[in-house]
Amino acid sequence: MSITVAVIGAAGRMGSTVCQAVEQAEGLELVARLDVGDTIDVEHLGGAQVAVDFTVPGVTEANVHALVDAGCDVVVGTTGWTEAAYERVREHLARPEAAGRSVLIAPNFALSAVLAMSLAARAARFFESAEVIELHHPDKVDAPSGTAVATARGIAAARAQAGLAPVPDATQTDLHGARGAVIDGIHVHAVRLRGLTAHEEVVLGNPGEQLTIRTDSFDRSSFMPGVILAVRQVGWLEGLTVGLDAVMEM
Ligand SMILES: NC(=O)C1=CN([C@@H]2O[C@H](COP(=O)(O)OP(=O)(O)OC[C@H]3O[C@@H](n4cnc5c(N)ncnc54)[C@H](O)[C@@H]3O)[C@@H](O)[C@H]2O)C=CC1
Ligand SMILES: O=C(O)C1=N[C@H](C(=O)O)C[C@H](O)C1
Repeated sequence: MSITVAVIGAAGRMGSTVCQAVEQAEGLELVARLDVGDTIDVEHLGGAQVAVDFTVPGVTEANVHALVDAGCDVVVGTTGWTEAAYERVREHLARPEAAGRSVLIAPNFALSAVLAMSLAARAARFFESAEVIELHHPDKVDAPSGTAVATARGIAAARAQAGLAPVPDATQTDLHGARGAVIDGIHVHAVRLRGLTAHEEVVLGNPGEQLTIRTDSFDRSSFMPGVILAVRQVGWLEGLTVGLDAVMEM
């Protein structure tokens, strides 16, 4: 029996690529393509068991709540999620009427990016300095990228667990924001450049040495194996899962 799938944000760059990938995947059946202006309810979801959301940060949380109410398990690639928003989804999934429903949210579905985040967190405790540089196409509406936020948080958590001091930085004046965003003490820099797709570099420094961890998505096809894996796995999960690593046996 096929898993029936709806795609929300189906007209977008990611959504349209996901529609193609679902149509080509064995054992999956695309039953609904929704985009802006379409109501998310049982009637418009065409009997979907799993819904995939690639929309915009401002609407994704509301979409997830509506999809759970409509009886779908949900896979989310859209960025912009906060701890408070995760908590609201956890609370929703804990209600009796949402019994059996599950949600998987991943800031990045590319294998190289998932590994880069994991390697950066593992390496973090061995280095005095760490910064994140993300580079994307100029049509991206949010900065820094969801991947960079997750990477910085992972590095910061590993440093805190190891009892490391704050990263060294003698900057006294930064009138133009040249030192970038600071996420849990880790500086994050965002580049927007025509020709790019999605890239990230984590630079870790010690006296006399540097480790660079880099991931490049040259094409949106890089995200598809992860999205399809998530669609196949989400029904086996419970509650809210954050990160594709949870279903990658890493
Ligand atoms: N997790 C991952 O691996 C990846 C995540 N992304 C994220 O996915 C999101 C989408 O990225 P793109 O496809 O490049 O953007 P896009 O702008 O090409 O597509 C967004 C689509 O969402 C639609 N939309 C807006 N509001 C909506 C609503 N209320 N209901 C239904 N559809 C609505 C738009 O009309 C548009 O078709 C972004 O947050 C991006 O950062 C992008 C690539 C990979
Ligand atoms: O908007 C994009 O393109 C991407 N968004 C995600 C993010 O913000 O991390 C994932 C990937 O970087 C591509």
